[in-house]
Amino acid sequence: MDAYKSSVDFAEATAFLSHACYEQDKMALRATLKNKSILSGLLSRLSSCSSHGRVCVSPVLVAQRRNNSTSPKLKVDFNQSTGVAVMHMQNPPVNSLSLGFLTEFCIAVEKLEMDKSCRGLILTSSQPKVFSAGLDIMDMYGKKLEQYEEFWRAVQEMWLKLYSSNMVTIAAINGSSPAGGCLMSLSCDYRIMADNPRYSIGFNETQFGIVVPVWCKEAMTTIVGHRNTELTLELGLLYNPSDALKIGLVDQLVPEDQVLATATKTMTKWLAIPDHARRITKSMMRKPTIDKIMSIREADMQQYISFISKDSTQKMLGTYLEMLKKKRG
Ligand SMILES: CCCCC/C=C\CCCC/C=C/C(=O)SCCNC(=O)CCNC(=O)[C@H](O)C(C)(C)COP(=O)(O)OP(=O)(O)OC[C@H]1O[C@@H](n2cnc3c(N)ncnc32)[C@H](O)[C@@H]1OP(=O)(O)O
Repeated sequence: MDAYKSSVDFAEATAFLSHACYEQDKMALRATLKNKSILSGLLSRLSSCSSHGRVCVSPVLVAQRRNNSTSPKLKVDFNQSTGVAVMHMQNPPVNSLSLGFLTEFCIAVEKLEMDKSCRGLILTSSQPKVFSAGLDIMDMYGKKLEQYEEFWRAVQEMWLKLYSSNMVTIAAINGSSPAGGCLMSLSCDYRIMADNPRYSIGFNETQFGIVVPVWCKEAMTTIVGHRNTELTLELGLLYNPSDALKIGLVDQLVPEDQVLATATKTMTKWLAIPDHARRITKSMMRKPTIDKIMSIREADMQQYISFISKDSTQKMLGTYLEMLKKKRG
């Protein structure tokens, strides 16, 4: 119940925030994620804001590893006439899901969700060859406990926002999409991937000693079944596009230069279905998983913090990071 309440509060806060200016949005939401206890204060400050709806929060810029700039990590192109928004992820070099990215992502989805004229969302990447490299390992490595908590809350929120969206959501996967990147696309209604054998998608976590959260396992099972999920998660498998298609991890492969166009065409088909019927059906399909996750949200947080802060986990992450860097050098 508490977990549910905290999510409702979060939704209320982000709803208020959607009227505030962009950079201030991010700071306020970051603060909300950091410490839920400031939420009531934040809400009362918001309700006493000027008619411009500006949030009066002093600037606290949290430096990210290579993303200490305030340049947007997402570009959203919303076409009023079709009701479709295309969200381009642009967090170089590999669209890793850093705290900054996740915060921006949650605000952007919330804003689109509140705009009744927006009925469809296409998620794609502006980075060459990569859809998303998954969670930013730098946010899971060598940090303080409260930073792990803040990060994980943002991860949970991203998943919930996308998985429970009323919009039609299509992942236009125009590059590799390991781990958290795969989770992001699995949260969408439909997945179209570039047919390039150099790209991969799946969950490689166990290969470097970490474990996906239970809600990721649940969501994956509903899509590819128990056996494929078991094999993928235990062995930390990444699939090339044609193998991913075989197990149903993606729905369609198209030539690389047609990913976005196909997503747009597919969206038109989905949007031809009466909204209310589609939405109720989506909710009917996904609500049991969402309810289950909400009921264990705080336990999931504690499990994450305890797992990620273990010396042995940190050691493995350190080794993996070194390996990723050596690959280039
Ligand atoms: C029982 C309790 C359970 C509790 C839960 C516990 C744990 C929770 C885990 C949650 C589940 C999700 C986990 C994740 O998502 S972890 C991230 C996993 N992702 C990966 O392993 C992908 C790693 N990256 C790659 O494979 C490649 O980078 C690539 C995406 C295929 C792109 O290749 P390429 O274009 O060749 O780029 P580079 O490899 O050269 O990378 C460029 C620079 O980017 C850095 N990098 C890459 N990935 C990440 C990342 N995920 N986070 C941070 N940084 C990343 C890489 O080091 C290079 O940096 P450099 O320029 O400084 O050398």
